[in-house]
Amino acid sequence: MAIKYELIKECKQTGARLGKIHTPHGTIETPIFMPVGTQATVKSMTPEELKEIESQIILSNTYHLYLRPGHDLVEKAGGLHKFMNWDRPILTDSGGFQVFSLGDLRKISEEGVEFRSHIDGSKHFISPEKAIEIQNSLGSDIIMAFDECAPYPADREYVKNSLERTTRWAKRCKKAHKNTDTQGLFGIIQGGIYKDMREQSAKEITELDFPGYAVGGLSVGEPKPLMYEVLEYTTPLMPKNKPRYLMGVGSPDCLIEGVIRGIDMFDCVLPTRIARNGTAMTSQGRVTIKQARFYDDFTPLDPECDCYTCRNYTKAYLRHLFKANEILSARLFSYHNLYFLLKLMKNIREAIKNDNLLDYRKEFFEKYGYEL
Ligand SMILES: CC1(C)O[C@H]2[C@@H](O1)[C@@]1(COC(C)(C)O1)O[C@@H]2CNc1nc2cc3nc(N)[nH]c(=O)c3cc2[nH]1
Repeated sequence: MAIKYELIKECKQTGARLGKIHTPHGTIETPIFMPVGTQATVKSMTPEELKEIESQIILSNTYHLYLRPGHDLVEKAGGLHKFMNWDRPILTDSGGFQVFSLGDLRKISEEGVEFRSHIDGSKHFISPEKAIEIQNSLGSDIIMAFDECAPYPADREYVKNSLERTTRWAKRCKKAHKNTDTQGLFGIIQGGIYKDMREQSAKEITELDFPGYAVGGLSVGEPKPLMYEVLEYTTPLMPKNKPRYLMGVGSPDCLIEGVIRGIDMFDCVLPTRIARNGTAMTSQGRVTIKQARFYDDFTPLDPECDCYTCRNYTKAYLRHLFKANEILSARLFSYHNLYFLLKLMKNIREAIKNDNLLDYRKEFFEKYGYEL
């Protein structure tokens, strides 16, 4: 079996869990944050730097790699691990979300989705079978079913039709998936913000018996309390002995709140995206370095952080790099932000172990400036 989940401990106070996911490229300790490497690179980071900050698994993307450089080339290179020189686990998203949020959407049918490339406007068609074929070529350890991520807001009728098509597509993905012994196919639960529809989608998708399940259709612009509410009634419907993955979530508060509600895996472009805008996640909240007040501030980005960036550079220098549009700026901010989130997940795992996750949340929120 490609993917095996080991439930280590259930938190006494919350829905949080400690676990291990065994994959052909190594074991992942959960709860975990997965850095996003959309085009076969976590932007500006080398694989060695990702290992230095203890990144256990990274994400890449079917839609992007299909369009460029083409999954055939990656297969010819010996697969994505070899192509990008990353020998630890990789998860690939199926392209469902990207087609809807990136491509110039042409039309969606029972067969699949026709769209125009965001790169050159060329016309393409991706079916559930095609999305699986591409991921089988890439050779990622965890692959995702081809689904429709309903937009927010969307009315009940749209969400119901969309989740039922997602179920039919999930069955087609399961049938098309070839490498079941080396690649684990995760199902994706949809249903928008409607409890009865989340229940229907969870039932239909978990009946298909995948090695892991994602909660899709969230982090699409809905208010955070609404996302937490959906998780509250959705994760209990997901098997305890399988990993639970919340797609597209990556701010510190959402990670903690998601773990408390039973989520094991997260991904988001946020840490690397805001890094390129000179914004850091720090123990005292966000720091946006372009502010004039940092001109002659010779203290580290985050006094409580022991990462390479914080040990070797000052805010004044980092502000200079950002203002001068230096490439090193993106690198040093990306390194710190990823380190910050991975360290947060390590602290969360520790707090679950010591049964004090709620105290940890309180302390973190007070310092970071979140309201409980
Ligand atoms: C950078 C940032 C914060 O990450 C968010 C947010 O912007 C942004 C960027 O476009 C909007 C929509 C406005 O939301 O979507 C980013 C991540 N949210 C997300 N990624 C997802 C990926 C998904 N993949 C699949 N296959 N199925 C899903 O249901 C799914 C849902 C997802 N939700």
